[in-house]
Amino acid sequence: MIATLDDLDAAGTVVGLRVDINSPVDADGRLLDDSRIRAHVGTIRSLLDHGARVALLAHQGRPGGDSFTTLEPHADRLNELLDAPVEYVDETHGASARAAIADLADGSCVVLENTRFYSEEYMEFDSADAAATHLVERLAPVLDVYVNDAFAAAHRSQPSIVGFPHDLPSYAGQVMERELAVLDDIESTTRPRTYVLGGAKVSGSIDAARDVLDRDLADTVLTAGVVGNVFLIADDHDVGKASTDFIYDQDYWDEIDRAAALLEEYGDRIEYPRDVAVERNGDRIELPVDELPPADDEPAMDVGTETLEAYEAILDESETVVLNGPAGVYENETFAEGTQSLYRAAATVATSIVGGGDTASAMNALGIDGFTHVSTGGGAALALLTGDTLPAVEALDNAPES
Ligand SMILES: Nc1ncnc2c1ncn2[C@@H]1O[C@H](COP(=O)(O)OP(=O)(O)OP(=O)(O)O)[C@@H](O)[C@H]1O
Ligand SMILES: O=C(O)[C@H](O)COP(=O)(O)O
Repeated sequence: MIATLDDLDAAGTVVGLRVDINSPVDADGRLLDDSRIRAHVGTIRSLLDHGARVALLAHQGRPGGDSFTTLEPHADRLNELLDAPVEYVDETHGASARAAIADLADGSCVVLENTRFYSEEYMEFDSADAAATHLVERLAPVLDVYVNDAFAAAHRSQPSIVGFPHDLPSYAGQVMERELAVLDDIESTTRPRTYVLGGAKVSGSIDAARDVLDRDLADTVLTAGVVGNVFLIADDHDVGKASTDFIYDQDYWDEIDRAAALLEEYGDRIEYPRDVAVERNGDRIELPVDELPPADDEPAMDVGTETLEAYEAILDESETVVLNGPAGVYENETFAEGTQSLYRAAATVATSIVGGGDTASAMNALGIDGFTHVSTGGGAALALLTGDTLPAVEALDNAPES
């Protein structure tokens, strides 16, 4: 049984609080979307209102990636959102980070620097080894307890996620608690249950399709986005040079074989696009699959009308839908149609669960709401919704009692 904030006497307690405020940023590191920051305000406010001293840990981006940057803008944004003092320190676990924690007054907060600026944080460990990393060894002694609210990173067994609960009494924050309450019980939702797998993270989606079909969690899997293109190729359709090169550049060739194996085993339960929308001289041109391939410079950027009609009919018959990833390049208005129609249809299903950072951004950008639950997590939500156990949850479960 995981302890929650209701079990914590926070007054005067030094809390290491892990959140997931990994956000889209522009080339100068400025925040483009603060939804994940806002999602954690309830947990932080509750701790501060109860007189806790909060040391906030979080990551931003991946080493080497475009959005791998400092958490200073996140701290500034939190300062605006919370009616309480929020400091920022440009270290993860060094002397100045520890001094800033020691200086905290009751009801105040310090944001430590991006945990992934420290190399061991981007590695996976079991809980005991994670507790022996420099980050945890240096920070745990200056903390009284650990709270994990970072549901969106709960599928990672990284030091700031699984290390602290090895040594410290640990609790789930409000976001973690809420997400687990909905997502950890997918089997209790009504059938027919449809999974819509779109977006560009093909390996994760193929893993998800394999899990939900093998575990008989899905009656139907609808594929779209780059995932749909991979299934088309797997069934010997030529989606054209531009889309094929894209898939090749991402090293997704193995995924085509895995998609083909899934089609062979579960072909009657997997749907892939019947038509695609390509870009021709800046216009949207829809091509049925028997008119493929498009010209070399025409990428398949969305699903077409025929596909949408077929998918909407399936959603119409569904009692539960789990949706992850957009149906096309929704950032470009011309190719947002598939995502828009599919999300609108999904929102009318009795139980509709949405996961994925990009999925949530797409919903906001396209002004679609009405879902039963919108998760803050992409990979983490998908892992739970496909029946996996999350390392963060396991670590909280095994944490020492206070
Ligand atoms: N046909 C397509 N060709 C190229 N890119 C596509 C296509 N369809 C969707 N995309 C891109 O996929 C991206 C989103 O996919 P992703 O898998 O990251 O979504 P997500 O699971 O919601 O996000 P996250 O993993 O960040 O939580 C978008 O940037 C979108 O433009
Ligand atoms: O954005 C996410 O899905 C989470 O913050 C986890 O990030 P990661 O996939 O880089 O570990």
